[in-house]
Amino acid sequence: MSLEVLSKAKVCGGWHKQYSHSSSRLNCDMRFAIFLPPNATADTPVPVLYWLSGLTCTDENFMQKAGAFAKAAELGIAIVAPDTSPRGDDVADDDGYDLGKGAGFYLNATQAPWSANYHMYDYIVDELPTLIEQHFPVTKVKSISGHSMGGHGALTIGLKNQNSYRAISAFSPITNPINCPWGQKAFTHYLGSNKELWLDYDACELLKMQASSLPILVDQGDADGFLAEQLKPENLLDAAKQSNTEITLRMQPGYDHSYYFIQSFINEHLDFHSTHLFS
Ligand SMILES: N[C@@H](CCC(=O)N[C@@H](CSC=O)C(=O)NCC(=O)O)C(=O)O
Repeated sequence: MSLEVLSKAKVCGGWHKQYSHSSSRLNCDMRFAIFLPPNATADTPVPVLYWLSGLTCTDENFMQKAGAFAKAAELGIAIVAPDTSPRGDDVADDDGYDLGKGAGFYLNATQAPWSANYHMYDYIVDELPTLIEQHFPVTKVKSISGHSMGGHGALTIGLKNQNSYRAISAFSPITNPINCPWGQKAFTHYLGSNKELWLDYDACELLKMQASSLPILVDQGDADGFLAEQLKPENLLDAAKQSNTEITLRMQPGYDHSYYFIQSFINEHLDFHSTHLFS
């Protein structure tokens, strides 16, 4: 599979690059960004942290706003930030910011018109890592993190693929999409009205059914305007108890839902991932 380089810039001794490629799973051209730390060479490949962004984001929000490069360079970790949905003129969309482009919810849609392109689950789990491992000096060792809708993606993809990742972390994740307006709207459109089929993409339901062998770190701001209606971290803790899974949930006083919050704690998440990526 070929890649087209869209931009490159040296940063913190490493490189930030953006690429486009044709995605067979999403049936469209896709963009992603990668940060390669200074020590990443063919002789010394490095592990990868996959970062999943939230509603309305592209590959750029995390890379431009999170302030992650200095720490990732120091630790020797590559970071890959995919887009949040399929893109292009032929891809179905909606007027709302919480459905369609920019709102792929990291699942495989089964309902028309979404099912033609919206297979972000398969893209993140299989297609993108295969591409990254073919083209860049990285190992197969990886972990996963994300924000809000991307926190939901990191939790559900990590929990469903525990042999593929070393650790999961999330900022302000949608923990229980089947019980919040964002998730209910998206799942109705993408998966249909049979709510049994929604359970497979809900972190709380997954945790009730199976314990996590992966360490999980969650940070949540207590001044986040989406906290009570959309995010519900207490539901994640209740579900984790049912399978005896330990989750570190840190309620951070005064922080909102923005990238200022992510920037404030990203170094601690990178240290957490480093511990498990290099163990
Ligand atoms: N436009 C919406 C909210 C959009 C928003 O807050 N998006 C967040 C993710 S929310 C959950 O997935 C985000 O990361 N935005 C991009 C950024 O760079 O901040 C509204 O107005 O309510």
